[in-house]
Amino acid sequence: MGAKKLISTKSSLNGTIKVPGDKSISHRAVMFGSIASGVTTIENFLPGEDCLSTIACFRKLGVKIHQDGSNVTVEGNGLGGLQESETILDVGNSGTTIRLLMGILSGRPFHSVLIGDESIGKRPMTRVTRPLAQMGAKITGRRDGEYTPLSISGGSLKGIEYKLPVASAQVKSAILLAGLQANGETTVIELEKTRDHTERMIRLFGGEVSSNGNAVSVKGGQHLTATHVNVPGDISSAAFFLVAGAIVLNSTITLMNVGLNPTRTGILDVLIAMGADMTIEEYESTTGEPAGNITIKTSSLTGTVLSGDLIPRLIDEIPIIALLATQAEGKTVIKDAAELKVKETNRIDTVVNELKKLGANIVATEDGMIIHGKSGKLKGETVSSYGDHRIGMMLAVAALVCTGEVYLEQSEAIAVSYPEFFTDLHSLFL
Ligand SMILES: O=C(O)C1=C[C@@H](OP(=O)(O)O)[C@@H](O)[C@H](O)C1
Ligand SMILES: C=C(OP(=O)(O)O)C(=O)O
Repeated sequence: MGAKKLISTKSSLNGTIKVPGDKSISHRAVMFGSIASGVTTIENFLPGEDCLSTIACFRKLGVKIHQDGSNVTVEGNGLGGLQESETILDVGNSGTTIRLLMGILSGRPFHSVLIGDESIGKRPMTRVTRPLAQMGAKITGRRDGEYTPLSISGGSLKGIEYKLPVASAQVKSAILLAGLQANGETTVIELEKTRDHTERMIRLFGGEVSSNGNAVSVKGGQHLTATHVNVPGDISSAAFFLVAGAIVLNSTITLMNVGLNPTRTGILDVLIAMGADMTIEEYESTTGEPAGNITIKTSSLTGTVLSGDLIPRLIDEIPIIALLATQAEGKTVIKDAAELKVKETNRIDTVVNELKKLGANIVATEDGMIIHGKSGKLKGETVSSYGDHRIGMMLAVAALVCTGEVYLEQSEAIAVSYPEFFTDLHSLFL
């Protein structure tokens, strides 16, 4: 596909958007529906490529799943209902799919082979395979189990206590999903709190999980029961419009039904710290996850520092926060974010390279980046998503404040988490 011409130099953005369902919660709803007993119904499921990869994998494992846009039904037969797949399980571009699926497969008494795309082939897997092997799963992979293709023979597991070496909800979730199938209790101790959608979903499906500070424990042998999941909108998708509303002159944007789980709302803290004009109306959550509507208006912004335990609460929003910082007065420092190097791309490099092409004053550091804001207008250029959905959407928002034409290569990557992104963006131009 050729480079896509983006809309640049917008004078205002106005309107209301109902952002699509949360990606992390959509993956988990399909997974829990697949290992619970009975028919689970999912409303506002995200039909993005990553979540469709999760559905495809569970279908291969013998689960009947019906998907029609954002409505999904999953006919679960308990963990024992999963069957060996005759073919390789392909997770596409999705880190969440492969890592959580490994946790489930670790306790299943059959053989599975997992692959993904080129990007998945570069993402570290021993962070998950090591604790799962400690619990009793047999896992092999390229380069001593670090990379795909991976093969897993699951079986009887024993509970462990495991201190996470990195702040990762995917690793925590994989261990908890294995722990549900293990003998005894499994405890995960986190360095910093990460998103807790797995813990909330265990409870929603009738299971038990306990938390004590940064330690999370589950007992093995639990029975999960099918339920209805109403997925809130994805704050990571809303983030692109929050920033667009804050930086494009004379704008007012309302985002409806945004997930407001406190383990995910770091971007709101940053917007407030930088001086955004934002109102948040939170309402009663339906299925164990808080949600609300957010209205944002253009305002003048100042630089800030992002570090420490704030980072896991906004890890996927750092590309768009970097753009926000280019439009603020003064310096923004992002540190303690080395995890960005092992996402769909090395997001320190891809953010810095592409924003520099547009004329931003931004430098990469070992564990983040430093941005000097307002040091001149951004200009037109041809840029690339490098196949990374979040980089693609960040650049499409950047184009709105660029003088001159911006062309985006590999724009199709955006469908990984937000297939209707351009339709929603263009609705704000009317
Ligand atoms: O658990 C999840 O759903 C996710 C956890 C995060 O990854 P890590 O666990 O690698 O930090 C995040 O970046 C990813 O988009 C989704
Ligand atoms: C890192 C991401 O997802 P995943 O790890 O599931 O590929 C993301 O969506 O930004």
